[in-house]
Amino acid sequence: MHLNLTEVDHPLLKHKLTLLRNAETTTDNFRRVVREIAAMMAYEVTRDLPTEMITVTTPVTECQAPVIAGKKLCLVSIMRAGNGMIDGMIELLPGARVGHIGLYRDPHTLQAVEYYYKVPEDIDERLVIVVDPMLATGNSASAALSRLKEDGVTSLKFVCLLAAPEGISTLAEHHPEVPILAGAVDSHLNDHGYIVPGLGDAGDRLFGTR
Ligand SMILES: O=P(O)(O)OC[C@H]1O[C@H](OP(=O)(O)OP(=O)(O)O)[C@H](O)[C@@H]1O
Ligand SMILES: O=c1cc[nH]c(=O)[nH]1
Ligand SMILES: [Mg+2]
Repeated sequence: MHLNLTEVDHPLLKHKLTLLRNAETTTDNFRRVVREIAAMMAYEVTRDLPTEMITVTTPVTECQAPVIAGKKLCLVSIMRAGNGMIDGMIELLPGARVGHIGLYRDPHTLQAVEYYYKVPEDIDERLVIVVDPMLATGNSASAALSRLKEDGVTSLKFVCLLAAPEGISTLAEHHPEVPILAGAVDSHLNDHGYIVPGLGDAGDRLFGTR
């Protein structure tokens, strides 16, 4: 297993993940809950950010108090489904820049095919948090991380709602230094590369396309 893997251990998040797994959950509820979980994951993924002390004047007195220090942030969504997580994360990280990588999974080869790429010019100076609800074979996440490294990015994290052991192994092989934060680690992939038990096709459920 990936040494850099953290599974979020929080009853509220697990409860909300169960709502997403339920095939009866409607598109509007699915979207809302993805956004809520994404905000919780923004909280978890920033847990180890460095801080520095500044002087602040309260209504009572002057004191030293911490603020976030270090590299500025950039969230990168793997479209389409990653877009469903961006709003929730931005609620907690309002100053973060946002990049987009368009990737779709070829249904036959399960390889990731890039169709869009737009990121901030100074992305190489930022801590980049790549978001996608699903880490299945890991081909999409691995391609996204490789593309960002080509642009000089050196600080990376990957956030997903559900991870399959196969995807975790792919990232361990190709990007062992990148920490993964997952809402849950599921059992395995089925013959079509879907996560079992999973939640189905995240993009289709978010956007109501099927
Ligand atoms: O780990 P992998 O095997 O690469 O699978 C995961 C990818 O599959 C889904 O996207 P999809 O290709 O369905 O595109 P979509 O978001 O446009 O629906 C999902 O959002 C991931 O990007
Ligand atoms: O289970 C899966 C696997 C890949 N992409 C999804 O949306 N769901
Ligand atoms: Mg999809």
